Amino acid sequence: MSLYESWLDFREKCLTSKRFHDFAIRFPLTRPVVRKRQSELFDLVSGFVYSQILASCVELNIFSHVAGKGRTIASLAGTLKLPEDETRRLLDGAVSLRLLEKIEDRYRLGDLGAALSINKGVLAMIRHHGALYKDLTDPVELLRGGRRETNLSRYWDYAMSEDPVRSDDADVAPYSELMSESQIMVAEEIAACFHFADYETLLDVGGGQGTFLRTIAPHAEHLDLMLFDLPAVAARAEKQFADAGFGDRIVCHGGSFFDDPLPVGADLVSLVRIVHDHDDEPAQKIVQAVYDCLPKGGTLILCEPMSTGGSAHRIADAYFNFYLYAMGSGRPRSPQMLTNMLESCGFSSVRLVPTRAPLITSILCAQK
Ligand SMILES: CC(C)=CCC/C(C)=C/CC/C(C)=C/C=C/C(C)=C/C=C/C=C(C)/C=C/C=C(C)/C=C/C=C(C)/C=C/CC(C)(C)O
Ligand SMILES: C[S@@+](CC[C@H](N)C(=O)[O-])C[C@H]1O[C@@H](n2cnc3c(N)ncnc32)[C@H](O)[C@@H]1O
Repeated sequence: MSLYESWLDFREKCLTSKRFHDFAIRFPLTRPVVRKRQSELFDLVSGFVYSQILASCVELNIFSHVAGKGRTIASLAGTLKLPEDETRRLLDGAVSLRLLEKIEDRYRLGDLGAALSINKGVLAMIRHHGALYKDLTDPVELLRGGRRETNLSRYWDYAMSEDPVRSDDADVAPYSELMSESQIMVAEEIAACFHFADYETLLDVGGGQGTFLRTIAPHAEHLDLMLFDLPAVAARAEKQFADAGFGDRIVCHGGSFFDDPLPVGADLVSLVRIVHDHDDEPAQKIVQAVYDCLPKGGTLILCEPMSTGGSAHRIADAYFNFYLYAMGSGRPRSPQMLTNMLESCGFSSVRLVPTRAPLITSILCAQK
């Protein structure tokens, strides 16, 4: 047995021994560690309750109501149309989670609530979590039952249908709007971390309503921009570009990345939150289609939350693992899994571009 394995055995023996627990909470030097572990474990135990307090604050628009000078219980209870005692329970819960702060008799934005209150993408995701949490009501049953129809799969069933290119605007609108709202923070992260200066034309594959390209456009005024998505989604993007005054700078193409060749002419292609939506075989097909449309020397940037360890570990391995399973398709992948996928299509020089917030996105860059 290696020294490391002996250490693992010893650690597990201690951590599963009631006598060790009794000692560690009594001994002043280990007591702070025990308290920290208690608190971390309690966060896992009560995470659902925390999420529901958060969801209530978002649904009741509490962050807007208290912004500025804060509000008293009596005044908020009137606005929320809730009895005072129930209002106090919710607000005190939110204070304990640092969503709010209580200064004398007024509830104000807490540090986490303040950061959240300006992030429309995360607010939209919190509202959307109602559908995810319904699917996760019985998680073991979900895992045992295999892939099946769920609230989330119904939400984006247009993309999973037999013939997704036939979807119309009503089919694609709710999902495209949600993606657009949550894409702003992703697009800003990519704009800040990737250098677009060396490229002439960027094609965003699965570009949705075009939020990524609209965000990039002012950062890279020299770039010609192209978008590819299902016809009904590309039509929405085209309208949004025209409304934003970018109509002559961006060309939109409708089609399916599984059945239609991607438009040629770009020396840089982006796949933003696309590959993790798909199981290995279709994901490989998409990457291959990108390889085929690029000229020799062309570049792909693949941007999505990845399983990289560190601070982004939980968003990939806990959150997206379950989100995508409930959605019925796809998985989060590590940079190594994605590198293998890219290299097996012919891409080379695959490298991770450091991002400021890996929780929002990682970026893999590859050369044809
Ligand atoms: C001011 C003083 C005195 C001191 C300051 C100290 C200081 C520097 C404080 C920092 C304050 C600050 C700037 C905080 C900023 C916080 C931020 C930016 C927080 C951001 C949080 C982002 C979160 C929680 C993101 C969540 C994202 C989610 C849930 C995304 C879900 C996406 C989904 C489901 C996408 C689905 C797409 C599909 C279908 C899988 O393809
Ligand atoms: C998760 S969204 C990502 C959108 C955007 N890149 C973002 O980050 O917000 C997936 C996108 O892929 C598009 N899509 C799904 N199936 C497609 C297909 N077969 N061909 C082309 N686009 C497709 C969807 O319409 C949607 O816009």
